[in-house]
Amino acid sequence: MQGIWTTERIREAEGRLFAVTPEGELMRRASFGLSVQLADFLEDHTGGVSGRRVVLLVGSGDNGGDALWAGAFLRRRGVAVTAILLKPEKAHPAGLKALKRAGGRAVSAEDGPQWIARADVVVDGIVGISASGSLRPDAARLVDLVEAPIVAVDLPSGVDPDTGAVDGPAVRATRTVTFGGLKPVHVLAPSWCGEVVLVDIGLRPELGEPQLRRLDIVDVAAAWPVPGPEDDKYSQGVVGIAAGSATYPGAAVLAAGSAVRATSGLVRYAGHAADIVRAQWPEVIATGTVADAGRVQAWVVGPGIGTGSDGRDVLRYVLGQGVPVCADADATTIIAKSPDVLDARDPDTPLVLTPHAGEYERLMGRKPGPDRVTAAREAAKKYNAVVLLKGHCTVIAAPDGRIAVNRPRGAWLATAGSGDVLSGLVGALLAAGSDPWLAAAAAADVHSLAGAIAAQNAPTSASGLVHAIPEAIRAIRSLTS
Ligand SMILES: NC(=O)C1=CN([C@@H]2O[C@H](COP(=O)(O)OP(=O)(O)OC[C@H]3O[C@@H](n4cnc5c(N)ncnc54)[C@H](O)[C@@H]3O)[C@@H](O)[C@H]2O)[C@@H](O)CC1
Ligand SMILES: [K+]
Repeated sequence: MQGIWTTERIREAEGRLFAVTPEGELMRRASFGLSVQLADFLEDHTGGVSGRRVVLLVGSGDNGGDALWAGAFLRRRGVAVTAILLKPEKAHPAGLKALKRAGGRAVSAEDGPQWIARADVVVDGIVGISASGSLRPDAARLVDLVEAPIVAVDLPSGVDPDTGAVDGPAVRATRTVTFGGLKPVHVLAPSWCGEVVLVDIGLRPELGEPQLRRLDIVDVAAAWPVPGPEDDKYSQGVVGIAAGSATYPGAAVLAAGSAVRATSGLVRYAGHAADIVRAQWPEVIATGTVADAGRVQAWVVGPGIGTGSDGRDVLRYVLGQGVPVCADADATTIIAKSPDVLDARDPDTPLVLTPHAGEYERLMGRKPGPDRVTAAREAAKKYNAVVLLKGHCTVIAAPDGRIAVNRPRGAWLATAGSGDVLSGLVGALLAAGSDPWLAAAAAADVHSLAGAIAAQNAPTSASGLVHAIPEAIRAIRSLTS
C-alpha cells in the first residue's frame, strides 16, 4: 500500500530530520534527485541533455531553492539554464549563488518571456508545500506562455497541496518530482501532476502512519477472493442483489452480472426484474422479493429500486438481516430522506455507502466541496459506514479514519450504469468476508482497471465493463503470482 502524508506531517517529519542533518543536506538530496530526473526527462523529450535549454520559474521559498540548486547541477552536464526570479529579493540566496557560480543566468519576470519561448523544458519551482491559493497573476502570465513540457518541483504550483483542488490558474505538469513522501495532491490531482516520481531524502523513518493510502496491485490481488480446494458455491459467500424494477431492469442486470463476474460463488437476485436477470445471467438464482431470496452473506441494495415506499421496505429488510450491505444509488437517497431506515441495522454490521456528489449532498445537506477527503471522512463518521465518494479520484473513508484514494485510469468510467457495476463488485467482496473499507477500495480499483480494459481508448459501456471484469482480475493476479 502506498502511503500519503498531509503537508503538516511532512513538515513535522522534515523538522525532525533537519535537526539531525547537516545544514543544507536535505535540499542537496532533494535538488540532486531533481536534477537526475530533469536530465532523464530531457533525454526522453529531446533525445539529449548537453546543450538543451532549461528555464526555471523560481518563487520565494525553498521550492525555488530546489529548482536553483538542480539548475546548478544541470549546468555541470552542459545544460543552458536560465532562472526567472519572480521575487528577486527573496530568491533562495545559496541556490542562486550556486547557479550563477555554475554559469547559469538569472533574469527578472519582465525578461522572462523570451527565455520561455526558447525553452526545451520549464521547471516549476514557484511554490511547494507552503503554497496557498492559485498562481499569482505575475506567475500565471509566465506559465500561460509555456509551450514546452513542465516538470514540477514537489507539486504543481497553484494546486492545493492537501486537497488537490484548483480554483484558478495552476501549473499542469508532465512530470512531478517530489521528495520524502507522497502528498495528497499527488493522488487527488493526478491530471495536474502528470507522472509522479518520488525522490528519497531519508524522510521515511520520520513519517509514521500515513493519513491516506493508495492500494498497490498486490493489495488488490490479496484482497480478491479465490476459492480453495475445500470451497463450494456457498462457502465463498453468497451475494444478494436487490436492484432494478420493472421499469428499470438494466441496473439489476448490471449489478448482478458484475457480482457473477467478480467471484465464482453464488449470486441471488431479488426484485421485479427477476425474469430479465435470469435470461441474461442463467447462473443467478432470481426471486421476486427479498424475503424469498434465501440466505446471503452480503446485500447490494439500491440501483434502480426507486425512492418510494417499496424501495424503503426493501432497504429496511436487507439492513435488518445482520449481514454487510452496500447501499447504492436510490438506497442512498432513501437513507437521506428517511434516516430512520438505518434503525433496522445492527451498528456492528458493515455498511458501505457509495454516493456521487449529488447523493452526498442529499446525505450530508451540503456539497462535498473542494476537500473531498474531509467530506468523505465526515460522512463515514456520521453514518458509521464506509463511504465511497465517487469522482475522478474516488475517495474511500472508513469510520475509523482510514482513507484510500483510488487510482484513475482514464475517464471512461463516466458512463451510464457504471455505478451499478461498481456496487456488484463491492457486494462480491463483502460477501467473501473482506474488511468493508478494503472491499470498497479494491472494488474501485478493479472497476477502474476494467474500464481501461473495456475502453482501449474508445468509448465503452457498463455492459462492456462487466465483461472486462475477469480480464481485470486476471491482469492483477498475473502481476503478483
Ligand atoms: N523543508 C525541508 O526540509 C525541505 C524542503 N524542500 C522544498 O521546500 C519546499 C517548501 O518550501 P517553503 O516552506 O520555503 O515554501 P514554498 O517554497 O512552498 O513557498 C514559499 C512561500 O511562497 C509564498 N506563497 C504561498 N502561496 C503562494 C502562491 N500561490 N503564489 C506565490 N507565492 C505563494 C508563501 O509566502 C510561502 O511561504 C518543498 O515544497 C520542497 O520543494 C526540499 O528541499 C526538501 C527538504
Ligand atoms: K512547484
